[in-house]
Amino acid sequence: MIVLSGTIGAGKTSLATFLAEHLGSEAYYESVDDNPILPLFYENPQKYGFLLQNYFLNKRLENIKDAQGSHLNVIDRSIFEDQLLFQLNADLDRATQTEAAIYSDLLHNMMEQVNYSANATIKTPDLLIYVNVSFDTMLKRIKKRGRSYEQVDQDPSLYDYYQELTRRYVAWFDQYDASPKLKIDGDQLDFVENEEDLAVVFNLIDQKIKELRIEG
Ligand SMILES: Nc1ncnc2c1ncn2[C@@H]1O[C@H](COP(=O)(O)OP(=O)(O)OP(=O)(O)O)[C@@H](O)[C@H]1O
Repeated sequence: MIVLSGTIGAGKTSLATFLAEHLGSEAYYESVDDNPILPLFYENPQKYGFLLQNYFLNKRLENIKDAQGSHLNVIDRSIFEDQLLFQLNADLDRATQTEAAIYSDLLHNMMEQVNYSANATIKTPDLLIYVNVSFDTMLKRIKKRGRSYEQVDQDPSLYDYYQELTRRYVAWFDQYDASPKLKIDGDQLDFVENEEDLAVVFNLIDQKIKELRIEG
């Protein structure tokens, strides 16, 4: 199981599709556009933050269970990042610390269950790929993609939220040790718009897969 990670607009969903096709495996997605809670959360994070986390937790567990069939299956976002996002929300008073603590306990409890389940042939990810983009790139992508509820023009407080999120991602990736990991420079390598860049990214990932002897 290969899991992608990275901030909003890093290109995880596109990379999941390209990579699964390249590897001849399956991609598993978090569906953003039909998420009924996301627009409500952006409108009122205090009210909907905890519900949103539970929604994502459920979806990510579903993805993990589905993707466990092959070491080369790709999930478009790791479950580990949700805690980073929710803790940030709690630290910015967009959720309470109690909610963050309950969520964290639930996540760990569920992950233990995933690890100990007799059906789980693949327990932890074989590889985490982190697409690192700068704050500037993130803002440009959010604007270009145009999901209304994510726009800083409509809610200027999102600027600080996004900036702090970018900062925390860097620290999060540095301390991540649940599996082998690979960092892709998403500022330099625009694998969505440029085929040569995509080839470079495939090459980096292929080398890592070979080095780790990951097989389907
Ligand atoms: N745990 C979470 N807590 C709060 N918001 C979240 C969480 N996970 C995702 N989101 C929100 O969901 C939306 C989708 O985020 P995500 O980064 O998963 O996909 P994306 O923006 O389509 O990324 P990419 O372009 O890399 O595919 C964003 O608005 C993000 O802020």
